[in-house]
Amino acid sequence: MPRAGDPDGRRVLVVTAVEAERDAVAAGWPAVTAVAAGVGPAAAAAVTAAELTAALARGRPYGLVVSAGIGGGFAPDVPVGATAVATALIAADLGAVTADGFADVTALGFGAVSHEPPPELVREVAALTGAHTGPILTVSTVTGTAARAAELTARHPGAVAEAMEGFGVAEAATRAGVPVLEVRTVSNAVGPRDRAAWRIPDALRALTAAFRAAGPALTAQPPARPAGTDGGVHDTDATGPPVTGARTADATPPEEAP
Ligand SMILES: O=C(O)c1cccc(C(=O)CC[C@H]2O[C@@H](n3cnc4c(=O)[nH]cnc43)[C@H](O)[C@@H]2O)c1
Repeated sequence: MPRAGDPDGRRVLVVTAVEAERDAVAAGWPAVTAVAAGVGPAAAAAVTAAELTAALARGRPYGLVVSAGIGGGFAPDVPVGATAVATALIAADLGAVTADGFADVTALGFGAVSHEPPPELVREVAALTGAHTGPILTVSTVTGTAARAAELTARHPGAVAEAMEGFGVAEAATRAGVPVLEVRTVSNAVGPRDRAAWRIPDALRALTAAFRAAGPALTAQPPARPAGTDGGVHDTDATGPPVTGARTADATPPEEAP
């Protein structure tokens, strides 16, 4: 089994919101480095960027970043307990409300609202986990009404889930030239707020199962690409102490890091 840092394996950073999610990921596939970054896209982006920069400075860059955790599923197609893998990580509420409705920041002329993972990796991970595939929406406010759920599905047909971190992780990964993936297991339906109905333990068990099933594909070294299309995996002679502001579950103990 490839371990984090193995020359034969791809180094994978998994970013979750809370420690329970981080531990569920690490229980499924300990060969990844899993960090709990906090809730929301800003915390997710800040911690992802810091981890990627620190790893690069240590000369042990990551080859893949995964945003993972529990999420809301778009019922009835994606029920509680299901797994979802993103074909696109979308900032669903980054924009402006206008007289003509919501305008995202791309429509306003300010950059991207979507990041796409490598399609072949999406297909492989979905096949291994039995996941639903489609856009996963990143929101700063959890959907709490049927009307809001309908608005989101009208704007994003085929959306499979919503959560609060994916786009933030993707912004940091993309700026570092590292491919990104999002894997969610469903704890609740997107719709009228009913916190008592969230099935968090079930979703966390599903998260462990998903990483147990998909782990080998995540940490396997992908086929070599032609020069100049290395996905941002840069080699460096720089060395230094491991740096992380986040709570980490890593197969490689810090004292073993170069
Ligand atoms: O209380 C616990 O034991 C516990 C364990 C694990 C996770 C939690 C969370 O509350 C995680 C918050 C996290 O969950 C995502 N999430 C889940 N459902 C939705 C949703 O319907 N809409 C948006 N986000 C959702 C989100 O990514 C949060 O960061 C608690």
